[in-house]
Amino acid sequence: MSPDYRLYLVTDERLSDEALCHVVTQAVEGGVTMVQLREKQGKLRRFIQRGQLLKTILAGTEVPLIINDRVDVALAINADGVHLGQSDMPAEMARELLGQDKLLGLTVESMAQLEQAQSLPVDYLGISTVFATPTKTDTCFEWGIAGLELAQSCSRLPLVAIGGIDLANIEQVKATGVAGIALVSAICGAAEPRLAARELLARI
Ligand SMILES: Cc1ncc(COP(=O)(O)OP(=O)(O)O)c(N)n1
Ligand SMILES: Cc1nc(C(=O)O)sc1CCOP(=O)(O)O
Ligand SMILES: [Mg+2]
Repeated sequence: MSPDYRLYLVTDERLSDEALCHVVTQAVEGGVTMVQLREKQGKLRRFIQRGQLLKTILAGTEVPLIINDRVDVALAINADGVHLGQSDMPAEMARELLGQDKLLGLTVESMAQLEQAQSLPVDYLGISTVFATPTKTDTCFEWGIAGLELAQSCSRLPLVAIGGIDLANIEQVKATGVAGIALVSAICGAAEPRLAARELLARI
């Protein structure tokens, strides 16, 4: 069965363990279809522990757990996949280590990268960044809606849009035809993540 990328939660590393579990539990109840654990600053041990916490929460659901950046962490906890950036491990190497059954995502930050990625052994592409966002400020290109439409028309791989997407613009993003929409603050920063996920899903 092909993965369901529709509403893709990327976690906020500023959340405590307790808050992380609360947000992910509620977001899954609200309908998120994929969860990525993103830990940029902390120690490796903590990354693994938080991955194990999320594995427990997601066990018995159909929602895959994706690990940001780190193939070793994904293998150590037997997560469902990895999301790589352009400066992380090359996709071919990651695929070799992960095998064919794990999901592999790759960020693309330009049309040239999007074209190069078409022949890589990846399952989906993260389109970075759709709109400028305070959640991640080291992005180098803003696709906007027109750029997303162009990317969509040039890609054989499913696209996941990310960056600055919320309740106000999610319908416009979805209308470009992308397979999925990834968000951090619209769910992690919501007073009620279950309700937020439900409302976002209803709009797409
Ligand atoms: C679904 C999705 N798309 C893009 C990204 C960004 O990944 P990357 O460029 O590696 O940046 P960091 O998230 O590692 O800061 C993503 N995480 N998820
Ligand atoms: C993790 C991440 N990657 C991005 C990219 O453009 O590559 S933007 C981003 C954070 C998205 O957060 P929010 O939904 O709060 O805007
Ligand atoms: Mg990365």
